[in-house]
Amino acid sequence: MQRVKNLGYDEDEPYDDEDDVYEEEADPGYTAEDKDNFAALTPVVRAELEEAGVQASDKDIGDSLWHYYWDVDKSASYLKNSRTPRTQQQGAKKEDKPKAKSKFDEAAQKSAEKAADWFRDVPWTHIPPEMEGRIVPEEPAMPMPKLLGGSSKLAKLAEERREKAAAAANVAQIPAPNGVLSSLDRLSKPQDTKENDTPQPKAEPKKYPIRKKREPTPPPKEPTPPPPEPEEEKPDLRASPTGFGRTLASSQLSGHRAASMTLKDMLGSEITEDPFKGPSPDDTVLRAQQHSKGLTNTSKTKQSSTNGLAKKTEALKLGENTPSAPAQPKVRSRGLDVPKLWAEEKSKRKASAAFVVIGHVDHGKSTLMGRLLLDAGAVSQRDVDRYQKQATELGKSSFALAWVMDTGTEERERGVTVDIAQHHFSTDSVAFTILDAPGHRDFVPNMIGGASMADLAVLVVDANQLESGMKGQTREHVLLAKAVGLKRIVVAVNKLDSTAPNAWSQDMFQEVKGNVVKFLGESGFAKEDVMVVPCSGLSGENVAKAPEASGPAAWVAETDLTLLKALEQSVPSEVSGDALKRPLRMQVADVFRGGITNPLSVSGRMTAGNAQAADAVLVQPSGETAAVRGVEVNGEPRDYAVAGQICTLHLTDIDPIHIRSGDVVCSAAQPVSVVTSFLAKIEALDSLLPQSVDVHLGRLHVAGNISQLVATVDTKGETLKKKPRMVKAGQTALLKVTVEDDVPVEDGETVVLRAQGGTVGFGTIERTSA
Ligand SMILES: Nc1nc2c(ncn2[C@@H]2O[C@H](COP(=O)(O)OP(=O)(O)OP(=O)(O)O)[C@@H](O)[C@H]2O)c(=O)[nH]1
Repeated sequence: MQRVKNLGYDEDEPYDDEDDVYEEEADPGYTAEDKDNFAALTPVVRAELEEAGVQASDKDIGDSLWHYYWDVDKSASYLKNSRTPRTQQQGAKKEDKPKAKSKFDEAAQKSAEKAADWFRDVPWTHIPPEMEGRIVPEEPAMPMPKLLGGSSKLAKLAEERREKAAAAANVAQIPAPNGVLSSLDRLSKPQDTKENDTPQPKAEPKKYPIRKKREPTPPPKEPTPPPPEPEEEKPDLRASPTGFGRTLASSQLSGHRAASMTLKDMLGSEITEDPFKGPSPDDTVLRAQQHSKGLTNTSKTKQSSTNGLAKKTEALKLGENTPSAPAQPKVRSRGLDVPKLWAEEKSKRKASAAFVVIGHVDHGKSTLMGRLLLDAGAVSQRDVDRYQKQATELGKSSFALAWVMDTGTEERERGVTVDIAQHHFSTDSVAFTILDAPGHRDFVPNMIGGASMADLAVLVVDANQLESGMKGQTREHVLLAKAVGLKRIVVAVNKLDSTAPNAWSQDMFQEVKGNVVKFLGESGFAKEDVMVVPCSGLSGENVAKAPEASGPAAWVAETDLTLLKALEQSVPSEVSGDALKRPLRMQVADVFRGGITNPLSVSGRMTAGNAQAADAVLVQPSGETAAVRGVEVNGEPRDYAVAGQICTLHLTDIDPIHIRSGDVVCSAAQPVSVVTSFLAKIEALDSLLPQSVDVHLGRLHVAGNISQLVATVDTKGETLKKKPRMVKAGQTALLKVTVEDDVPVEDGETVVLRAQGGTVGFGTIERTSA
């Protein structure tokens, strides 16, 4: 019988815990080599043990050597440790001489010292011995293997040793007795070897055996599963798939298709033919239209449309800023002759006018307009009561009427108008649009935008605060109203209910009236274009209704018109029919997005031309085309809008990013020019040099420069001095103005120049090709 010691093992080989249960081995089968090793190494280990004062039998030494693969040091260390009590070991450690220690011991001690040094600052390691805890292992029920490292790997190795020995030795197997031997017995040398037998030492000890890797054990075969029990056949209770389900489940890639659901399946048997076969209803209509025009031949139609496009393209060749061909609108055109219709309907319609409300901050503009709307029936008393309640909660009860106009949260919280508010109301004879401008100087640009859309201005003056107003925005607004081309002005001398010492002081009214009229005359307003009325927006006297005959304002009814009457009498005449025939021009005051029926709308005053649904338009300076979906005037849908009206155009076929307030919606065929400089005739309100200015073109304002002082001119436009070094306040001059952005402008448009928060000049554009 032979054992094969030179076995390697695969350290990574997985195996079950069951392998730890050693089977009884009848004959360990030491080879002659093993026996030589036992004989040679046992005395060496014994000598080491004796030096340390430790007794061990030959069997124990042999077991240890066998276990540690003939490693003398490890075997000796194991035996020393296993036979020395703990306290004795500790004491012995101190007495041990370095030469008596094995390398294994030295390494262990070094690492222990290192660890002790590492944790020397840790207080909980300095525990007095009497307080130290001890872990006392319980005695196992079964005798445990005496060797260190009784791992499952070792058990595996032992098993393989046995198997290999059995196969290689080709000797008769001794049948293993029933039962399980202890692992120590299994690993021990043959039973016939007597304990304490000392093998004959050899002169030269043999080299330690070398471990060899063995081939990995093939994985155990999976047990063949037993054939499955025949299942009891159950009836299929599932419904068969619908046609729609088959359509969803079928795939063209799968090679076979289930019967697909067709439109006929979905809609029923009434559809007998492919509904998409033949011309669409639109095609039919188009063909009928072509037929009526004698264009039944398809090639002719194509030729015709191509010619039309070519003509349109030709018409658009107007210069560098010529835009691309307009997008074809999807809305149907009614093809209205708007100028003709406008002229025909003149007798049926009311006059209309838009007025801008201007004046110094807090002089009562919004309150006055709220009162006007209330008394004209455009706002209900219920709404005003609601505003009153809300304003009172905010501690601003006196602003309730102003809230009719000031709808923004910021405006209501601050009690200051920020942007132009637009409202409509009608009297029996006139449809009015109110453009309530902010009075605060910070919002003058918005005031200019509002004023540029108006037909006339309403100047609101606090009778008690004329002086402060003349120093502030009363003066500037009047000048700006003039600058943007307004000719008519109605002055509302307001807050007469609070004059001191007596309310409704007629003298005070006359004084204020005199001063304002004088100033307006100086500002260029003709006397006949100026009307002055006394009123109180807060109490409502003489706004839409004449004051009571018995009160302190009784004198008003005898001498003056109500504000509403004055407005009706100030409505300018309609724009001429010619203006309607000119190319479309409408500066965008506001852009509205996100409506369900009309996702994109723009509002503003149409200054030239007309617009109806399906018109192709162009937006400058972006140069993007759009189509008109619909038109609104005074908040009501209309078939068309004309020059002079403040209207809303609902647009389509354009990305909203191409439209901003200040842009111009214009004729696609004759678009407005886009420039970065122009020549302007400017009336100087302050000294002008080549300098930075804010350039206001209606609702549009951009940064710019007075780049050249071309000449000073007289009232007739004759040159007084070329290239002056400076233009003095009050002088008129031709100036070259450059702007930092492309601006859509035309000759004759009004321009306002501002610098450092004040208006420094205003005038008109003389030439856009400066
Ligand atoms: N006594 C009196 N107070 C008034 C009258 N009109 C307005 N007020 C008060 O004046 C304050 C300012 O009124 P607003 O209507 O907001 O003035 P505004 O000119 O529109 O102000 P901004 O739009 O910010 O320029 C409020 O407290 C009003 O109640 C009036 O006729 N009589």
